[in-house]
Amino acid sequence: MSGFYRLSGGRILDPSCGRDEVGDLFVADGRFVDPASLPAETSWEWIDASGRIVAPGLIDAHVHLREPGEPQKETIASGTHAAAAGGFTAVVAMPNTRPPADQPNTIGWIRERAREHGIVRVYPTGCLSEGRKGEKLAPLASLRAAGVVALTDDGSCIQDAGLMRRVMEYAAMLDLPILEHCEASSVSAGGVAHEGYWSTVLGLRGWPSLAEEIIVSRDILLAELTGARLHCQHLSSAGSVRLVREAKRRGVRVTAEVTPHHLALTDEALADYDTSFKMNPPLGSEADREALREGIVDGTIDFIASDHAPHCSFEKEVEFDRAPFGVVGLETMLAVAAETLVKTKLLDWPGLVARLSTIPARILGVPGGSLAAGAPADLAVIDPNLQWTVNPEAFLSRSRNTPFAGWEVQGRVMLTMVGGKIVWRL
Ligand SMILES: NC(=O)N[C@@H](CC(=O)O)C(=O)O
Ligand SMILES: [Zn+2]
Ligand SMILES: [Zn+2]
Repeated sequence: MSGFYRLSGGRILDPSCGRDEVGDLFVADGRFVDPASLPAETSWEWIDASGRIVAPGLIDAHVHLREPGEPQKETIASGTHAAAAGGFTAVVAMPNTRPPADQPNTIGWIRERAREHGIVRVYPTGCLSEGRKGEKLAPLASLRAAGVVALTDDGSCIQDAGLMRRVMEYAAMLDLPILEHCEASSVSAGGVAHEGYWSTVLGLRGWPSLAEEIIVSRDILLAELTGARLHCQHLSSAGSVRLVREAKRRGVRVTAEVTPHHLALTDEALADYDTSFKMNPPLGSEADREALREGIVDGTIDFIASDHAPHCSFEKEVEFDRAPFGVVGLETMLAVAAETLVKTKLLDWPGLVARLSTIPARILGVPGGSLAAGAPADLAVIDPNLQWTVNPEAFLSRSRNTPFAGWEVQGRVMLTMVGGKIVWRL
């Protein structure tokens, strides 16, 4: 078993019970413990946490690990190392792999691979439709039996409203959340940049916010009808925030996430045609960014997720129109979120930690998000003041496609522990 650690003098933040105090946190045999329950002669390995935040391990509910099938972009090993460096102790893996994770044996393979090569917890998701084609249901009950924590066709979404209704009925029965990539493909078709001022000025094919909003509103109606747990991924538009806010007020079971890049950037960043700013959904307008920040502050948007989407540089170093959509995020998420939400005083540290750990754990129904005695010792030690420059060459991820290269940021993960084992230390 792992050792006995005493993290001393840190600001202990546990949003699951509102704890925020300077003190010592104890870990023994892989779990958080109350030292009073152990013999007085127990010898602890001290970890100085003074001036730092001791938080429950961060949980990223939206990560592309690219295994099986595209190990040149990322593997379970490299992706979980990047996660650990970002303070994450658990990640939810998207099923748009090759082959897509639409069969129980693929889920089994991912879980085994994660046990062997993963250094943080990996929770697999399964496809909603066979091959992510949006035509036929995937074997949802068998996927659940194989251990998926949620269902999603991320990368695209089921266009057929009738099929989606059936999917929701099954998901409700199986009590699995649906993580929806909200995109009406007939509306986004051919688009590469948010339809607006910048797409016009730059001559890039527009992608209207409507593509997202149509599916958000359709799925809210279907969730209301079926009682399914709908979670809208990577929200990007002010209109979507309004739709989710109204639905929550009506009592619909809907939750949502936003990425650090949609909180930090706007489509103005496309002015140099740099494909590091090309992602799905595209960066929105200033008004969209404003609404997303309001949404994450008032709880309309429940949590932040990276949508870590690694791609090789040779794929990204092409004309804007031809580059794949997606940016990496695991190693910059905490700092970029702190820059956009804490430095701006929109949230305090407990508020941010809740949205990076406690809330995603609750919504996905996975362990973690708490420092309670007895729970597995998954934690992150954060230096909120450390200034650093984002250098993609230093990433542990296999890919470098970040929109934040060269950013001067504040806030860094100094140590990450999973089940009492130190998996990252700066
Ligand atoms: N977000 C992206 O731009 N790309 C993701 C797919 C997705 O999350 O929709 C990918 O798998 O590359
Ligand atoms: Zn998506
Ligand atoms: Zn994704």
